[in-house]
Amino acid sequence: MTVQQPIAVIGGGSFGTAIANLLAENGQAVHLWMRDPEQAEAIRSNRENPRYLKGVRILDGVQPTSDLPATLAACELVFVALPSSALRQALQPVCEALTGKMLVSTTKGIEAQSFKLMSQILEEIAPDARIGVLSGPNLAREVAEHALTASVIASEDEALCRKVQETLHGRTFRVYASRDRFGVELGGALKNVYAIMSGMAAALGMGENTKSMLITRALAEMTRFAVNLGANPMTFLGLAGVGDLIVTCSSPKSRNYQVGHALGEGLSLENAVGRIGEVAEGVNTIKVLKAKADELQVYMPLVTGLHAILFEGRTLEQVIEALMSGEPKTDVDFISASGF
Ligand SMILES: NC(=O)c1ccc[n+]([C@@H]2O[C@H](COP(=O)([O-])OP(=O)(O)OC[C@H]3O[C@@H](n4cnc5c(N)ncnc54)[C@H](O)[C@@H]3O)[C@@H](O)[C@H]2O)c1
Ligand SMILES: O=P(O)(O)OC[C@H](O)CO
Repeated sequence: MTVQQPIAVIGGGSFGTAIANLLAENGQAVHLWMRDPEQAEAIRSNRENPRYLKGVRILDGVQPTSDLPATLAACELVFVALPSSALRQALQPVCEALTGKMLVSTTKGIEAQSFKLMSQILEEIAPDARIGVLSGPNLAREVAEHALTASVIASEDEALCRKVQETLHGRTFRVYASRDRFGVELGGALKNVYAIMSGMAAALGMGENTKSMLITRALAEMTRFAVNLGANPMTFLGLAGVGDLIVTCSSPKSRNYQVGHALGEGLSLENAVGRIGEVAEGVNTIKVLKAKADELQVYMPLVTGLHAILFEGRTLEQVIEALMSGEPKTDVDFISASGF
């Protein structure tokens, strides 16, 4: 009889907890690592993670732990669900234990100084690991509450994709495979910025035409940027592109949308972020994205406008005026520019 190896989930926030529960539901033994031993003990006793997923029962197959070396020693497949600001800092000290592992990043952010995506950081600190990215329209609470959901595992390592599909694909969670790790990961990071804008638009009572214009032009803008970096624009028509953009830009359950909504209500950025109390990756992404767009000379009026509101003291009215009076451009320009 073969003994099944446990699977590690690194990060005890909303998404780590939701993924751990999905794996356990499929009969996998899961080690859910979090840095705080008291939180691990409380979850072990109460079978609930009240700070991040209140009311969701954590299945018996999930073993909360704060022992990272032991977790990595026991598991070959490792899902990483840390905020982008913490990933390098948390995993660099244990980089030797990552050798040969299958590391799947679920983190949707970009490193500030280097403009590296999280799987690129994993590759850097663990060059002998096998790397993948899981991304798509996956609000953690909906995943945990069994809303019918689809996601994408992206890697050039087909065996890794199959392994993730086998372990994660279930009754309410479909997992599609892609070979475009870069495009899938970039889509997940970029959409957070536009979700902040959509939250603002909702708070200001803007119309449905406006919301649709925002989402569609956001797709054009993020794809134009991605194509400039060499990504395949077709990936942006999939779950990890337009799929994730739609859910994050239209759901009040998205933390990025919530930050935008709070800003639209008149809160300062600091108070808006504080009110949410969870990770909203778009706040950091907007800074690095604006700098990179300037460096590459990519036309990104929405990013420029949001950056001006958040960090350059411009009012929303000034930015809307500038956006609406800009010269009209060609629709779907990013496809023809890419040569596809
Ligand atoms: N929540 C979602 O719906 C969702 C869905 C898909 C992807 N993601 C992505 O997953 C990543 C994590 O998001 P989340 O929603 O789970 O965040 P969260 O705010 O719910 O939880 C963050 C967790 O990380 C822990 N943490 C913070 N700093 C740490 C450090 N230095 N070392 C160890 N642990 C640390 C916190 O204690 C907490 O447990 C983000 O990049 C997010 O974009 C989230
Ligand atoms: O809550 P958000 O804004 O971090 O979005 C969560 C997921 O990325 C949606 O797919």
